[in-house]
Amino acid sequence: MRRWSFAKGHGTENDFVILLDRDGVLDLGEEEVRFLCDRHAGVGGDGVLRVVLASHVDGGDPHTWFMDYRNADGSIAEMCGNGIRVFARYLLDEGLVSGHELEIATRAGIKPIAVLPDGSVRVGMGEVRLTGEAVEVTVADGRAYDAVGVDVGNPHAVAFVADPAELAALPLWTAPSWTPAEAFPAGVNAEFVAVLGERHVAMRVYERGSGETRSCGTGTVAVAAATHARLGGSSEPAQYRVDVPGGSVEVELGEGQAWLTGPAVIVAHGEVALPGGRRHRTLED
Ligand SMILES: N[C@@H](CCC[C@H](N)C(=O)O)C(=O)O
Repeated sequence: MRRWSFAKGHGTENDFVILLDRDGVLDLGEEEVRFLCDRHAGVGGDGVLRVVLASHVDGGDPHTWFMDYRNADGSIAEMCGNGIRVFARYLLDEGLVSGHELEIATRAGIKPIAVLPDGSVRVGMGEVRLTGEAVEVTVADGRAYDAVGVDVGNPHAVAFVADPAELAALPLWTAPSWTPAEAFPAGVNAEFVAVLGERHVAMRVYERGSGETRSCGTGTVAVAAATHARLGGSSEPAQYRVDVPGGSVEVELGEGQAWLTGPAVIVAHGEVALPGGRRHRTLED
């Protein structure tokens, strides 16, 4: 039986199964990820974070950790804004890094991280780009919303609703569809936003590969950028509070760089028997 140690953590209740695979010997396929994320037959999570040295993934720096993020359906995503904060918290708790400032490699580039005195984690998310694409997103009951495309390393479509009541009532039990289909050839994370006040919004999300989640860090950054543009915000740095079903985060929009700050906690450690007939290399191979 193939046993592997895991930890479980979350950021604003966007939850992850964390696997330490320092030397890149774990052959993690869709079957394993689906099992790990299964809330009834597995550990349960919105995604998996494999913790591996960058040198074993892309010939990167042997002293930098790489966040190998997988959605619950086993698909690979470029970036995860809540996951990277949890990843940083895990590295610190396990003594895999020292100090309160570090860099983490992702498929969307290297991200600077600072762990703040109150325990929250601040991440440099890089450039946020409004794609200018006019998209229509349709939810389960047939209601269609105009949306704007936003690139945060991964793809987002942000749609505004009239008020918090409409946001709460949105049927997000199945994936929204979008037109034109070519706007997001690799799929999209769909965020719905209600403006609550000045630089304060509430959001719900249907994540590509994971379904509706309690939070999406890259989604909150996309939402802050889209709201700022919609309200005619200046190019001066601006700070937004984004409320999600699982809590609140803060997004700072600066020139060419956005920062995301929010909680990150590890809640459990354990051992799991991985399914399937896949072969896991050992260090002796
Ligand atoms: N929950 C994440 C985003 C995870 C990836 C996303 N589902 C995708 O496929 O792009 C976040 O906190 O950013």
